[in-house]
Amino acid sequence: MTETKRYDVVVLGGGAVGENAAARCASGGLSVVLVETDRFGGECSYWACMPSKALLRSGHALAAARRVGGAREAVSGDLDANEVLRRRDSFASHWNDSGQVDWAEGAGIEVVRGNAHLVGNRAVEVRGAEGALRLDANHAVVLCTGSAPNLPPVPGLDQVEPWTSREATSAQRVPSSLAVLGAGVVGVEMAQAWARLGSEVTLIDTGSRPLHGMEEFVGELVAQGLREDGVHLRTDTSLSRVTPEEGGVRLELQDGSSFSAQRLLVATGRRPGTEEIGLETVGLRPGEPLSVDDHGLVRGVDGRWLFVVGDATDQPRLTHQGKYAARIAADVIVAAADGTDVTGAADWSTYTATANHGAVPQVVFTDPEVATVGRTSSQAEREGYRTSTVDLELTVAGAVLHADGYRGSARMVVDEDRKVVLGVTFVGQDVAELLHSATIAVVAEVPLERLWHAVPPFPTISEVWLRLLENYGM
Ligand SMILES: Cc1cc2nc3c(=O)[nH]c(=O)nc-3n(C[C@H](O)[C@H](O)[C@H](O)COP(=O)(O)OP(=O)(O)OC[C@H]3O[C@@H](n4cnc5c(N)ncnc54)[C@H](O)[C@@H]3O)c2cc1C
Ligand SMILES: NC(=O)c1ccc[n+]([C@@H]2O[C@H](COP(=O)([O-])OP(=O)(O)OC[C@H]3O[C@@H](n4cnc5c(N)ncnc54)[C@H](O)[C@@H]3O)[C@@H](O)[C@H]2O)c1
Repeated sequence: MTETKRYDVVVLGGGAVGENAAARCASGGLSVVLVETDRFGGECSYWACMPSKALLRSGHALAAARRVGGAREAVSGDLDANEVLRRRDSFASHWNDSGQVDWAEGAGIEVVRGNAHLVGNRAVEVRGAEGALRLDANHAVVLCTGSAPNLPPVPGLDQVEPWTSREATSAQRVPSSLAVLGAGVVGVEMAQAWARLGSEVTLIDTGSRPLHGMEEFVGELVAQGLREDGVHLRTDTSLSRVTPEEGGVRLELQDGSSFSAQRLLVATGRRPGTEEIGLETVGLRPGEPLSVDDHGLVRGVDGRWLFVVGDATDQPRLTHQGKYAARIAADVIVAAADGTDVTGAADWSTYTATANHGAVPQVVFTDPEVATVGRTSSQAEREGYRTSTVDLELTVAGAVLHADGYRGSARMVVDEDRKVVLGVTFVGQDVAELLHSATIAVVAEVPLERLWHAVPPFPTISEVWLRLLENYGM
C-alpha cells in the first residue's frame, strides 16, 4: 500500500526556483515538502549559471588586465585551463547537493528524493528508491520542474553524442575544436569560454547575428568580441547533417560547406519540464510551457491550488526572474492559507509579478558584457508606445580609465507620452553592475526630469546616464 503524507504545500522540483518557493512558504508558517528527482539546487547550481560564469570569469580577468597599461606588462602567460576547470568544479559544489539539502532542512523544508507527478486535485505521487509515496496538499501544489535542452531534428544528431549545456558546463577537458549550434545566450557564453580555454570554436546560427532577439548593436559588438577570441561565426545557416568520424564529428551546413570538430554543442533553446508530471490528470496538456497568471496560478485549473514558477512556465527563463515569481506565488499561498484571497491584488503589489511585463533584467556574461532591461526599441514600437531612442558610444571618462580603448554602446528607449524609460541596453566590459540602476528607473517609472537629479559620480562608467539624458535633449 502506498504511504500517504499531508502537507500544506507540495513543491515539485528542487531547483533554485522550487527552493525559493518552498523556503518562503515555510517562513510563512506552512508545512512544506520539496521533491527533487536529481540534485537539489537544479540546473543553475550544477550545469547552468554558476559553472558557466566560473568558466568565463578567469578569461575576463585576464583580458581586463591586458587592457590596462602597466598591468598588461605584468601578464606573461595564458589561462591555466586546468586551474579554471578546478575552480569551476568548486562553484558547481563538485556536483554534490548535500549543502543544498542541509540548507533546505535548516529552512524548515521536508525534502524527498524521487520523481513526482500529479495524480489529481491537490495530490502528488512520488516514485523513489524507497517505493511510492503519496503527498496530499492542504493548500497548494507548486510546479517548479524547470526545462531541458531542446534538440533540433538534424539528421545524424543521435549518432554523434552532441554536448548540451550540461556537458558544456561540466566537461573535464578542453576539446581541441568545438562547433556550437545556436548563437543565443548559451551559445555565445560557451563559445567564448571554450575559445579562451584554447578550443577552436565555430558558432552557427540561423539568424544574421548572435543574440538576434536583442538590439541590433548587441549582436554586432558581441560578434566582434568573439571574433577577436578566434571564434568563427557562421550566420544565416544551420546544420543539414552530421556524421561521426574518427576523433569527432563531420558537420555539413545548409550553405553547402562542411568542416570537422572534435565536439558539437547544441544550444538551440529549451523545452519545459512538463511532459511527465501528470498534467493530464488535471485537464492540462503535457509538454507545453504552462500558461501562468501574475500570481503564479496555472491558467485553466479551477480552485486556485495549482501554481507554477520558473522555466516550466511561458515566462522568461532566468534564475532571478523565476525566484521573483516564486516569492510572489509563495506570498499568495501563505495569504490564502490565512484566509485572504489576494489573487485580485493590484499591479506592483507584492502578490503580483508585474515586472515580468516589460521590466525583466538580463546579463549575458560575454566580453563585452550585455546588460538589458525592459523593452527593446522594436518591442516598444510593436506594443504601440510612442517612443524615442537615444544611442551612445561608451566613451565616458570612467570607461576609458577602466580599460585602454574601451569599446561599448548604450541605448535608452523612452516613452514619449509619459517621459519615462521603457528599456535600456548596455554593451561593454563590466557593464553588468550598471544594470540595476536601469532596472530601478524602469520599474519605478522615474520621470526623466527627476532622473536628471540622480548625479553619477565622476569618473565612473555610470556617467553614461548623464550622457544618455543630455543626448535626449536635457
Ligand atoms: C548554460 C546555462 C546558463 C545559464 N545562465 C544563467 C545566468 O547566468 N543567469 C540566469 O538568470 N539564468 C541562467 N540560465 C537559466 C537558468 O539556469 C534557469 O532559468 C533556472 O535554472 C531555472 O530554474 P528552475 O528551478 O525553474 O529549473 P531547474 O533549475 O531546471 O530545476 C528544476 C528541477 O526540477 C527537477 N524535476 C524535474 N521534474 C521533476 C519531477 N517530476 N519530480 C521531481 N523533480 C523534478 C529537476 O531535476 C530540477 O532539479 C542559464 C541556463 C543555462 C542552460
Ligand atoms: N546569462 C544568462 O542570463 C543566460 C545564460 C544562458 C542561458 N540563459 C537562458 O537559457 C535559455 C536557453 O538559452 P539558449 O541559448 O539555449 O536559447 P536561446 O533561445 O537564447 O537561443 C537559441 C539560438 O539558437 C538558434 N537556433 C535555433 N534553432 C537552430 C537551428 N536549428 N540551427 C541554428 N540555429 C538555431 C536561434 O536562432 C537562437 O539564436 C534562455 O532562455 C536564456 O534566457 C540565460
